[in-house]
Amino acid sequence: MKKINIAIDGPAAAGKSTIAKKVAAALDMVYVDTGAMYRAITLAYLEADHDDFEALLSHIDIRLISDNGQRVLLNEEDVTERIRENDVTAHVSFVASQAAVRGFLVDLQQQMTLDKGVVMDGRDIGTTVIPDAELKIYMVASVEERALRRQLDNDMRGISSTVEQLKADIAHRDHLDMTREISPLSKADDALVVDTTGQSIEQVTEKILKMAAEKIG
Ligand SMILES: Nc1ncnc2c1ncn2[C@@H]1O[C@H](COP(=O)(O)OP(=O)(O)O)[C@@H](O)[C@H]1O
Ligand SMILES: Nc1ccn([C@@H]2O[C@H](COP(=O)(O)OP(=O)(O)O)[C@@H](O)[C@H]2O)c(=O)n1
Repeated sequence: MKKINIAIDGPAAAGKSTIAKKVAAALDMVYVDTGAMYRAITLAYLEADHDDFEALLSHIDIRLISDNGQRVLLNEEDVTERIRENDVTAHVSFVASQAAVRGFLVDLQQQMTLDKGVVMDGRDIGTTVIPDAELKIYMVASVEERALRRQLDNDMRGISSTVEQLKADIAHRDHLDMTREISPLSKADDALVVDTTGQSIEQVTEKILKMAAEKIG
């Protein structure tokens, strides 16, 4: 069986992490949610209250622990739940647009993929982090459905929001992510588009497992 890397990119709340986690579990691969890494640096930025990113990064240690998904440690503190809160979400696209931040995280992410066997999701995985990934997916869904899904996520996490506000926030974040200067969100030329609108998690997982099976041989 051939060892491969799978890159999953796309806009906010398209279903990338949910599907990446399931595909990794089914294929006994390592799941990496790169958005969580940008969120962890955003939390450090909010706590530091200055925008000297070089200085900030020199004091940052990020660890990902596989745990039926992924837990995130920022300087040994478990911030997995904290980084989903509204203040982090509102600032993450700004922090992710910084050259120093992207250089730091892309290096770290590329090291994780060297031995293959990784399912990595984010915004620039197929274009920048693993341009030679054997399977690249560009996952999309209507903004209405993405806002509804995120509202359910927030309800479960006890995070306050409304669907209308989420729709506006998601559209704004997508715009920032697609128009930033360094590795903006875009579909790699060789990525396959998967639209999850109106699809169940099981249907999408099956579809991607079939695509992966073709690559694994
Ligand atoms: N067909 C589907 N594919 C993926 N996620 C879905 C689907 N239908 C509903 N969902 C829900 O949508 C949300 C997607 O969020 P998430 O996976 O965090 O997206 P992303 O990583 O793209 O931001 C999850 O709560 C998930 O349960
Ligand atoms: N590879 C990546 C992953 C995330 N990001 C940034 O991190 C933010 C949060 O990513 P996320 O995957 O946690 O976002 P959600 O769609 O889960 O809300 C994105 O809006 C991007 O600004 C990025 O720039 N590059």
